[in-house]
Amino acid sequence: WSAEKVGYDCIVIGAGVQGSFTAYQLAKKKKATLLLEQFLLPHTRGSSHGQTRIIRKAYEEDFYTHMMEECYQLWAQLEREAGVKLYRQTGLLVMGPENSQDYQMMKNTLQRNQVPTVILKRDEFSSHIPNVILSDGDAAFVDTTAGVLYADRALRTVQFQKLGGVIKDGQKVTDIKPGPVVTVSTSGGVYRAKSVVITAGPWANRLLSAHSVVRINVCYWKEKQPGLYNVKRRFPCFLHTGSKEARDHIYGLPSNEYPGLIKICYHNGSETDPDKRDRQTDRSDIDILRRYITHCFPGLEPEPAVVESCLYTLTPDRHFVLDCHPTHSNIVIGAGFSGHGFKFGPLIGKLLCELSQGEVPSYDLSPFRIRRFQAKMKSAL
Ligand SMILES: Cc1cc2nc3c(=O)[nH]c(=O)nc-3n(C[C@H](O)[C@H](O)[C@H](O)COP(=O)(O)OP(=O)(O)OC[C@H]3O[C@@H](n4cnc5c(N)ncnc54)[C@H](O)[C@@H]3O)c2cc1C
Ligand SMILES: O=C(O)[C@@H]1CCCC=N1
Repeated sequence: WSAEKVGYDCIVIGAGVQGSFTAYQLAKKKKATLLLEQFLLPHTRGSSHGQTRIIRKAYEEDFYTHMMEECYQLWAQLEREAGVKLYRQTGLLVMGPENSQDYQMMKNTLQRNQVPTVILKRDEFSSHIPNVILSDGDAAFVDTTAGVLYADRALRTVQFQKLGGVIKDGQKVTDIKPGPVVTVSTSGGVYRAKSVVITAGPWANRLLSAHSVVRINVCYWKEKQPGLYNVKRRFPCFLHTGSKEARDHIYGLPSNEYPGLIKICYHNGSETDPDKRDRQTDRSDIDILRRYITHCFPGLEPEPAVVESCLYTLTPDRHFVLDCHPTHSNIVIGAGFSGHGFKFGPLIGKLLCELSQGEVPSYDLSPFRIRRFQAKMKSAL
């Protein structure tokens, strides 16, 4: 064990997308920053691994759509700084029961905020989107600015921007002692800082019992004819807000990373412990997807060709937690990203950095207050 005498301005705990962007924003502001990660990097045990994620402005709530305006700019800025391509525009096809609340709210939010949107009439649907069946009663529109983020590449890029911060991986944080100077103990050392940001993903549920962690079976499905749903043939990302087969959303990304395979997933899973996820063998989500694909995607084999796994950390209302600890204001928490946080990474990093430095955050963070679950806060700190 080494007790480092040198203090940091800020220690960030957890090098997933949110912690990595927080450390990046802090280092950009010339703050002495330490990013601690329990596993050796890169790893596939949390929520941020995998080749791709969807980026979109289509949300039911205005506040997410507003935040996405800046997110697109920040992603583009990182692409320029690092000279790498992180985003590919594909559009997002949104399908759902025409009169349902989810579908209408998403469509209205986009229109209210003047986001470029194309409404697809039923009789022209198959000429725009071949090889997909629009179910009876469903309607469709396209959020044209949406697309794919290259997730693994993005994480590598943000972690290895040479900004002067320190990353220590393979060091699990075992204790946090609050105070004007916070002391953080890990399996490899003891570190001190003026503030700490906790971005521990699924492991944050040890602090916030209102969260639940679910395992997502990330399924890839084989095209009957190679290329039918390929990104090069301009097949879009899609989101089905309420199919006959499922209570929760079903979503997909065009075939790209694995030749001939398209990623289609169910936006929920079975509850698990992040350290025991491999023991979770429930495949009821895959049964839902099989039925859905048989009905809506006639060009796919209705049996997954590849199944990977990833974790969601769900809050009861599916909104994030971005706040200071209720009793220790120099400890900041970014958690509960509920399966939709990747696209916000650069902005979450900026906001958590602002909170850690005692600055007024650049957005209204009231939807993300930790106190909305106060009755269920664990007293781990
Ligand atoms: C299958 C799947 C599909 C998704 N699709 C999309 C999408 O299309 N679009 C989108 O925007 N979002 C999507 N998401 C959501 C998005 O990926 C997550 O919201 C995001 O990755 C959460 O990042 P995080 O940094 O909070 O968590 P994580 O990536 O889990 O990072 C937390 C890190 O903290 C570390 N850690 C925990 N405890 C400790 C400790 N004690 N000491 C040291 N380190 C510790 C962990 O090892 C981990 O590396 C998807 C998620 C999944 C799983
Ligand atoms: O965040 C996203 O865009 C995806 C798709 C919808 C469900 C969750 N993640």
